Amino acid sequence: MTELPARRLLLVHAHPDDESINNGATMARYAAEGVHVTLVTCTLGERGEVIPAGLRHLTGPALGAHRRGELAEAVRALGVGDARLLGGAGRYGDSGMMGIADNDDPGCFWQADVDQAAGHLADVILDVRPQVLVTYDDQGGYGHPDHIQAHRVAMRAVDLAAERGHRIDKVYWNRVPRTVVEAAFARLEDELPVLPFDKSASMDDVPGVVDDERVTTAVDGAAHAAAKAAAMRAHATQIDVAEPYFALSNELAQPLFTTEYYELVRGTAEPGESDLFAGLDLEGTS
Ligand SMILES: CC(=O)N[C@H]1[C@@H](O[C@@H]2[C@H](O)[C@H](O)[C@@H](O)[C@H](O)[C@H]2O)O[C@H](CO)[C@@H](O)[C@@H]1O
Ligand SMILES: [Zn+2]
Repeated sequence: MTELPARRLLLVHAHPDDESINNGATMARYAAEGVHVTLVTCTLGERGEVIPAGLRHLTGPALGAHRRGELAEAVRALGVGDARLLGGAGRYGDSGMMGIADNDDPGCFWQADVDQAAGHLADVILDVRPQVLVTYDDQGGYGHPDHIQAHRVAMRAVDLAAERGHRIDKVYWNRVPRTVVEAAFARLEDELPVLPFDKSASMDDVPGVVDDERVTTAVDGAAHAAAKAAAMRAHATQIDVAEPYFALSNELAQPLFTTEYYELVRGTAEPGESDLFAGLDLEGTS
């Protein structure tokens, strides 16, 4: 069995593209520092919209296969070598946006048995033995069923893994401080006339916005801005990038953050920490 690096980070995401949007700079930074970064993606995003006209023929399984390729290109851009699909490729289907009939598809992630799905994730946790896990808050950041389910499965898997012999030291949820979003949208409004986007999103479109005091950790990934942008561009069916902004298929411009923010929800945060591994005794961890 190959010896894993001392620091090991696990990120749990719903669709191909979420990892780059939420944590691209963090993943690139830690990968560059020699941290073992493991990404688990829960669905292939086969119910997503497609931006480029030349790719709009891709739907269902064909879109899922294409987005799997986009994901592979994105994690290469981030320098991440361990990217896995929860339960294996295609095990859990994309559930579609909240409230549509697709949510009732028995094969979609929203209909999954949480304990069973968490069992698959706990297998990964026991394999990699991460000290840190990152996922969404209980609203999935913005209320998408697959994001909410990814949160539920991740938090359940933390407990299952502890029962099976590996306790994760720190669990974080993706966050953005309210004052940071307000300032970023003020700049965006000023710059919109010269951007390749007609309209800006609203703050409500940004996942995980909370009052500043709930944010425990700010990871400065400015040195990895290019890697994050390249990873987001790799998801060409889902994202248009015009740094320091991007838009999803709704064509609404929003800020592309290179400092990425987190709220520690399990474990102990160092005051004003800027490192997800802050405060951990990593000597001899395995
Ligand atoms: C970022 C993210 O989670 N994207 C999801 C989301 O995609 C959105 C959806 O298609 C919506 O209808 C569009 O207006 C919006 O622009 C898209 O980002 O939901 C998809 C379907 O579940 C999912 O495949 C995609 O990854
Ligand atoms: Zn998503």
